Amino acid sequence: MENGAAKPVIVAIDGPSGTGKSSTSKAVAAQLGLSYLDTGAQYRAITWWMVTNGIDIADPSSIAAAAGKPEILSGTDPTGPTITVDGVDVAGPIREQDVTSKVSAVSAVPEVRARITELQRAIAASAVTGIVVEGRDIGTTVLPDADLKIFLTASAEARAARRSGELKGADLHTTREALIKRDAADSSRKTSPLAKADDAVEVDTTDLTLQQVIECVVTLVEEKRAGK
Ligand SMILES: Nc1ncnc2c1ncn2[C@@H]1O[C@H](COP(=O)(O)OP(=O)(O)OP(=O)(O)O)[C@@H](O)[C@H]1O
Ligand SMILES: Nc1ccn([C@@H]2O[C@H](COP(=O)(O)O)[C@@H](O)[C@H]2O)c(=O)n1
Repeated sequence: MENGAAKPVIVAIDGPSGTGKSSTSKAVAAQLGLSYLDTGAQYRAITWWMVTNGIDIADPSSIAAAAGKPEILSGTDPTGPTITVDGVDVAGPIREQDVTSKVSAVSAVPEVRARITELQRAIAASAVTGIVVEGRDIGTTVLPDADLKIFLTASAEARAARRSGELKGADLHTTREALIKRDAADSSRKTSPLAKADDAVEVDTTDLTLQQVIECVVTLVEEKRAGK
């Protein structure tokens, strides 16, 4: 760059539920002084708005017609990310089971994806030092020119154990089945499904600690910045 400032670095981290995308992305962004965007939170936020406003989740045309209405704002500080809908802080409500069980249906609607993808690209373009963006279709669709693409995986057993630990001992079998069902819906939708980009680096986190995954991704970003 002309003034000698480093070019912003764009990192895309995708993968199924519970593979560690959020924990890893936040820590990597904080360590490297980058912004952080949780795109799942945006899909959850628009789902929350649809539910709160009585939109029929079983009717894609009703969802499509309402997709442009809510104003969704994401705060991108990795040490305190925020999410609001029409000025309401929805960080808590979007993690509730009702939203989790409906988000795949809402996020499959092309008009919803077009709206949210536009927001995501604008946020990434305005990140001064760079950004870590995590989701399902970041490397394939949202930011296909990202400097580094990572695809995190882990066995269904490991992911369910992590999640049920987080949900204070929720039944392992039920948690595993719910994860598998959501991944199947996200992978099989027509528009921008959950998928690994051809040029993504796959990291299997099943037998790695969170700290090991963070170190691995930080090293990959630093190598990319050094032009290796
Ligand atoms: N490598 C790891 N080893 C053990 N636990 C982990 C590891 N990575 C993440 N976790 C834990 O697993 C849980 C899920 O992680 P996280 O929310 O980061 O996953 P995610 O991929 O973003 O999930 P989702 O897509 O459902 O939001 C968290 O409690 C986190 O602390
Ligand atoms: N890029 C993305 C990110 C998320 N989704 C959808 O949102 C759901 C919730 O995501 P979490 O990461 O918070 O679990 C996810 O199951 C997808 O339906 C998406 O479509 N694209």
